Amino acid sequence: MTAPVITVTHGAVGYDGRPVLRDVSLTVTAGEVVAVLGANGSGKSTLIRAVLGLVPLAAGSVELFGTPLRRFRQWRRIGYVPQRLGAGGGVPATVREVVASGRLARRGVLRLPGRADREAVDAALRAVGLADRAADPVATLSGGQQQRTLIARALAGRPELLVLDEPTAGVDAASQEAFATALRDFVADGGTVLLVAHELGPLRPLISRAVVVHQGGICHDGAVPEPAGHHAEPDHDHVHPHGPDEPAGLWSS
Ligand SMILES: Nc1ncnc2c1ncn2[C@@H]1O[C@H](COP(=O)(O)OP(=O)(O)OP(=O)(O)O)[C@@H](O)[C@H]1O
Repeated sequence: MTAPVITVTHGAVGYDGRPVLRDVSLTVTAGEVVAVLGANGSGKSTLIRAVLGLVPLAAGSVELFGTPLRRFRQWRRIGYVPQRLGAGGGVPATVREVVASGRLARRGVLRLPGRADREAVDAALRAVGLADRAADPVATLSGGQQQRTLIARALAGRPELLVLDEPTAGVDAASQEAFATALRDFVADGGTVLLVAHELGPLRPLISRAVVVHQGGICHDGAVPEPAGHHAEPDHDHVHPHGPDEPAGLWSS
C-alpha cells in the first residue's frame, strides 16, 4: 500500500466565523499529482492553506506524512509556492538568491551554503529553464519567469511534496511549458504534488486526479473533468480579480 502524504479528515475552515469549507476529506498518496479545481472563491486556496497549517481548522484533522499537523516538524519535506510573488516592489534579489533561499530550511541560517546547496540551486534553475537568468534581479523578469523562480526555490529544497497555488495563472506559454517539464521530472523522481489550478493547459497530462471544490465541499474526486460548460470545469466561471463574496444563503443548509 502506498503511504498517505496528505490526509484531511472532516476538515472545516472559516474566516471570522464565516464557513468556507465544511466536512472536507481528502487523501493524497505518494506519487500522485492532484489538481484542486473549482470556481473563483470556492475555497481552493483555503484547502491547501489548511493542509499546511497556515489557516486553522474549525473542525476535523490534517495529517502530513502520517503525523498529525500539530506535531509535524519535517517542513523540509514540503515545498510550497503561494499564489503570487507579492508586490515586494524594489527587492533587488537576484534569481539565484531567491532560489537559494529555498535551501535555508535544510542548511540552517547560520551555516554557509556548501556544494550540495549550490548543486541543488543549479539543478532547480535548470529544471525551470532559468539558468541563464540566475544573476538577473528578479524584478527584471516577466511574471511567468518570476513564478518559475518561486517554483525553482521550492525545488531547491529537494522536497517530497510540492504544494502549488495556481502555478500557471497569468503565466506565459513558455513558462507554462517550462513548469510542466519541471513538474514531470519532479514526479518521475517520486515526488507528490498538490496544486490549485484554473486552467490546466500543458499540465493536464501530468494530473493523476482532480478534486473539485464547490459550495464548501468536494463535489468530485477522480478523473480530470473535460472542458465543458459545467461547474466542474474551473475555467468556466472564473474571473480575475476576485468577484464578490458567495451569497450568504449558500451556507444555510
Ligand atoms: N484571509 C481571509 N480572510 C477572510 N476571508 C478570506 C480569506 N481568504 C479567503 N477568504 C474568503 O474565503 C473564500 C474562499 O477563498 P479562497 O481564496 O480559498 O478561494 P479560491 O477558490 O482559492 O479562489 P480563487 O480562485 O479566487 O483563488 C472567498 O470567499 C474569500 O473571499
